[in-house]
Amino acid sequence: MTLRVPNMDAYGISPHLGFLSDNGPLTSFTKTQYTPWDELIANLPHLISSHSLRRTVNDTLPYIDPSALASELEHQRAYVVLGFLIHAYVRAQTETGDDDAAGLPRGTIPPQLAEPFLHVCDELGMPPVLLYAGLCLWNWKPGADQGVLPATGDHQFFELEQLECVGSFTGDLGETDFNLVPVLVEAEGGPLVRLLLDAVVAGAAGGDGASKSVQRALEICAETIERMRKHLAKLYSTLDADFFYHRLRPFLSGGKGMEDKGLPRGFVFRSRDGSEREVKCIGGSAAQSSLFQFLDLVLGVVHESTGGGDSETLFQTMRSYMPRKHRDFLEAVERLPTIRSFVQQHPEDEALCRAFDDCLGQLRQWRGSHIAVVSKYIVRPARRHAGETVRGTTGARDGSEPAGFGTDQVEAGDLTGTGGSALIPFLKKTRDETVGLMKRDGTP
Ligand code: HEM
Repeated sequence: MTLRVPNMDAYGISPHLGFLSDNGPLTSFTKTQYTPWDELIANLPHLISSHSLRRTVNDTLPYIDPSALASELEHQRAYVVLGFLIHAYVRAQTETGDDDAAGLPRGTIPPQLAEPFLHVCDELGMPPVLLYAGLCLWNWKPGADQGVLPATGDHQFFELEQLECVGSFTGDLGETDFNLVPVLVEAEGGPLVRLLLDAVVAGAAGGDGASKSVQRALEICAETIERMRKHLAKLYSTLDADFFYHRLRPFLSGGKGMEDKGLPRGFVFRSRDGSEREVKCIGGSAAQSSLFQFLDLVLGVVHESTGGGDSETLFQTMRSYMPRKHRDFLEAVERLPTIRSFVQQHPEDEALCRAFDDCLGQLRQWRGSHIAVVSKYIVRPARRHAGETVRGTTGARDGSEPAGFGTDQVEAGDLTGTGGSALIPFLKKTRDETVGLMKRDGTP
């Protein structure tokens, strides 16, 4: 069988770090005309806390032509910097309840931020909102004195304490770790992309060594996912649940479902010629991670829940919130045979079947630990404010979206989905769909 295995390099995927770029994001713009953006992002927590962001943007930030941004890394940096500035600007507007000093109605983004952001989002193939790629994938750098990236491969990456973020709303260590723990998870899991694609190729080639190659890849994959899971607990020491729920999450909204929260038209991007573009998007969430979707696809994990919404699953919806290249890569992976199908063709090979089930068991455990994270940072703070609408990190959604991630009511301490499955039941279903070949009672 001839396989069309995607060339990772063409999709901007590193053999060592997966969906993170090998040399890390740019730490500043190389062209000096963009220095005002660098200065604003470096100062953002102060500008927000001193309530001077809007004034500074309106009075001092010039329009800077984005067409001199040439490389992909420059576009990615511009996306992070402008995305943080725009979300902070809109949040600052809604917080005060005032129309903007420059006469802009709430939710309206001035041209000097709006136009270049729309340009870079087009280049990257993303909706104009700050998403997982901007919060995490492209939002890290080695701290001062940490030097360059350690030699790649061999599980070497920076420790959490050695990393800093490019953009931050609050400057709080909890926010930093909220954005950086996913970076550790991505870096840990990065080598799995090459490893599992090679396993698919080995399986398709067949021959004497095929089963052993696939088995070994599955064993390494299981060990890797176990290490990925251990990173999750690093959130607990610095990220306070109430801080996350009440201070950080409001910045993450993409304008969807915010009609009653001061954004009747969502985000409104105004151009210099006065024209406007209204955007209502979900916000950033690690559910937009391409790594986890890759693992599901290549291992043959199928998620069926639409969460009670239309026919699209959450996972399909999240694809459109990924960078174009990563989305295209997943589409190419979708066309490959799965490792599950290879294992199913060899039911007599016990070691292979066990390796597959152990690997799926680790992914399932990862999802179990993640549910504990969501309970701590969303469900419990929401319950403490019973009656509030529970929204996933993606923010509110209207009825056209898969329900359950955004529209569950907290009533008397219970989470009751209004339109379908609730947040935690959805995540549990996702976990329970992560199964190997063995049935629950242990029989194949
Ligand atoms: C405070 C930390 C976190 C919170 C509050 C959180 C919250 C959520 C929520 C609410 C969802 C459901 C979809 C949505 O509405 O966005 C979700 C899904 C997801 N999250 Fe997280 N998350 C956190 C940390 C992480 C980390 C560190 C990762 C690792 C990269 C991660 C990976 C995922 C994935 C892959 C999904 C899709 C569901 C699945 O594949 O099981 N999350 N998260």
